[in-house]
Amino acid sequence: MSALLEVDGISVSFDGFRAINNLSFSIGAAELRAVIGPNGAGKTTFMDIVTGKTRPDAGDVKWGTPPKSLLRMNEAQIAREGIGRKFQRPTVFEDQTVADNLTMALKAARSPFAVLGWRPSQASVEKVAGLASEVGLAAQVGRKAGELSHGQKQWLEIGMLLASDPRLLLVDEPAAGMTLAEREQTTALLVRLAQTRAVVVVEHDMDFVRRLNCKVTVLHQGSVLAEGSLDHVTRNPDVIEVYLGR
Ligand SMILES: Nc1ncnc2c1ncn2[C@@H]1O[C@H](COP(=O)(O)OP(=O)(O)OP(=O)(O)O)[C@@H](O)[C@H]1O
Repeated sequence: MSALLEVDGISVSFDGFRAINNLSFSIGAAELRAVIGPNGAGKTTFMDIVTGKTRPDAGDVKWGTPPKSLLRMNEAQIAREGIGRKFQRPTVFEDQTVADNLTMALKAARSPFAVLGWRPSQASVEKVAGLASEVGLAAQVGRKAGELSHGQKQWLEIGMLLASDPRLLLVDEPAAGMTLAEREQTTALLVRLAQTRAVVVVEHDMDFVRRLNCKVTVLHQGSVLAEGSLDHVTRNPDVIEVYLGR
């Protein structure tokens, strides 16, 4: 499997504290990967580096084939390369309908320098319907986003990210605050999305990670502590000591 994203020996320090320490790992083009680890392990900082929010002191982040360095791009350029990030708290426009939110995302994806007077074409109406259905919100398109459940808002935001057809989605703790039924739907959604793109999920909820049924990377003190199936990493004595056994 050729790598879509390769993090190569990156380190970053904040006021002398090494949050990321010679971190290396790679993600395939159509892969679902869970990233776990104790608080402060560097999971958020890793996503900040990939999206260009934080610059590493050393190492490289290579993207695509032939590989380009993401470190030479700013945040907007990285987003245009096809890297989308879903933060933990949903940020949808609560007073707008699901369809409006998706339409705005589609418009922003086509023209980041928003065009006044833009009118939705038949193709974009169909695309919005397709996005809503992809994230399980086909029956909710006319509802205001503010009326949706927490889980539905998370799916809407994922749908908004999908409007720009990302090749890599970084998803931060999607299961937090969801009901069991919502978690199960979210698992199915992420698994489905990863059939055609890379999806990296940072998550603390081990039951959720188990349901993702994917390769797991365990971070600790800014480095990879273990990697493999969930059963493999959860048998690792180091992982038990620093993360599971607490
Ligand atoms: N901007 C910053 N300035 C100073 N220290 C920072 C900064 N960002 C992160 N850190 C420190 O770097 C370490 C790694 O933080 P990070 O947020 O990446 O961990 P995490 O694995 O995402 O943790 P959590 O599971 O709690 O979200 C922590 O010790 C954190 O306090």
